Amino acid sequence: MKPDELGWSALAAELDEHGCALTPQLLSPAGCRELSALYDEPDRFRATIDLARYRFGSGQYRYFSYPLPEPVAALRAAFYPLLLPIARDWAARLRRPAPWPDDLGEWLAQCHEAGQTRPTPILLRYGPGDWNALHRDLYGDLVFPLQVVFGLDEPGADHTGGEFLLVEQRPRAQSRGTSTVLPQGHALIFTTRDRPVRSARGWSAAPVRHGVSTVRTGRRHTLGLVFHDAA
Ligand SMILES: O=C(O)CCC(=O)C(=O)O
Ligand SMILES: [Fe+2]
Repeated sequence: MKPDELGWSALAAELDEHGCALTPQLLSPAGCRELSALYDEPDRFRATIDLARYRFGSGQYRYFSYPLPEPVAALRAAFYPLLLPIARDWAARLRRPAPWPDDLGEWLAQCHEAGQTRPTPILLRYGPGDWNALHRDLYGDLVFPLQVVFGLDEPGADHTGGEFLLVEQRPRAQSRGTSTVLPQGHALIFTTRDRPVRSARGWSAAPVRHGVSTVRTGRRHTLGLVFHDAA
């Protein structure tokens, strides 16, 4: 299945109801293994982040360099136009500007002009004891409000633990947590910053953070796609 064959209105409805939406399988197990094997090719990356060093958790991830590997560039380009109507709809509900052009290349050119020039797609590798603290992937003033993470391993077989976590701050209420097991080759769509939720006065923005629970055994790899670049 390709991203443009997704039942898009169903995913949009799932995002509204649960704050995240899991796609059907988009990558084959072989395609997933090819992507996770890129982790061992340091020339593909502009930086390696040690999570413990920044107190972001434990483990490592790597930022791809431009030009992105073909499958990564293709997935980023395929998802942007699919997420765009949701981004615009959310902006309308929240009465915010929607600065995103139809074309990903044009949007990235706007990021680059604003000084956000560095690529943000990442490959993550977690071993036993590794985890990712709750965070938001904001890298400057220009923000595309949705992002995607691909599970590259088979949960239960390749690793245990390592659930994807979302915590949503609700207006004048306690926060809600959601954990998701990412099946191999599936993508989870979620918000980078906040999302519209119903409130007494119409819509308000609920801030959302994401992270990963501790991996207990084995290894877990994911591919993370953010659609704005970094300062
Ligand atoms: O490894 C994961 O499931 C989440 C990684 C992450 O923080 C991201 O994709 O932005
Ligand atoms: Fe993240």
